[in-house]
Amino acid sequence: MPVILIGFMGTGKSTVGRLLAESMNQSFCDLDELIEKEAGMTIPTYFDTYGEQVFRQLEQDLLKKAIDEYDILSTGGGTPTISANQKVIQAAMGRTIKLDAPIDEIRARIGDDMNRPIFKKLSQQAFNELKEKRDAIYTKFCDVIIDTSQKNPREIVAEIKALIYSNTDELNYASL
Ligand SMILES: Nc1ncnc2c1ncn2[C@@H]1O[C@H](COP(=O)(O)OP(=O)(O)O)[C@@H](O)[C@H]1O
Ligand SMILES: O=C(O)C1=C[C@@H](OP(=O)(O)O)[C@@H](O)[C@H](O)C1
Ligand SMILES: [Mg+2]
Repeated sequence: MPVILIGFMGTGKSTVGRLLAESMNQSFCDLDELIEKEAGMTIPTYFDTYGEQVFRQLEQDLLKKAIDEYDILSTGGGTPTISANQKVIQAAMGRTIKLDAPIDEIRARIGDDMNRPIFKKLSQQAFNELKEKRDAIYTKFCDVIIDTSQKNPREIVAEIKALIYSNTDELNYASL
């Protein structure tokens, strides 16, 4: 039963997923890293070379493989917005966890990191609107939301582990 981290850019999916896997001694995949490995280039270069549509196809192809193979998966911010990916995530019957943070905190985290082509190309307002639009999707497809604001990654990992081990109804499987 995989743990799948979803959420907007900069909410900490990659950082927290890796730490969570380490602390649980489980296998980990960062979908963006898998894409970069398969493509043989960085994500910004891939976007520049082939465009977003081709990136989304590769992302979709690798999502299924990653969900089947790994215990803990950090997705990209756009992954759950594609309907084919939503079906793959639902079919995995795992624990889908949305990480969230206020937009200002996200900006502070990723503000000088130009490795995110979507962030780079959007105006401030368009970026804010994208977060709002995508947040509704993440919320629909997750079992639980974790607010990462003002918490360090280790605290977030502890929170996720407490949820997993408590086997509580807070993980609302009915939404899957
Ligand atoms: N809880 C946190 N508090 C502060 N900074 C964080 C936190 N989680 C991640 N970061 C930092 O924010 C940036 C984006 O984190 P990352 O894990 O790449 O997010 P995502 O994969 O969701 O885009 C990185 O520089 C990371 O070190
Ligand atoms: O939001 C998006 O569409 C994207 C988010 C990125 O991942 P992170 O959410 O890990 O930054 C990466 O997949 C790509 O740049 C596209
Ligand atoms: Mg990431």
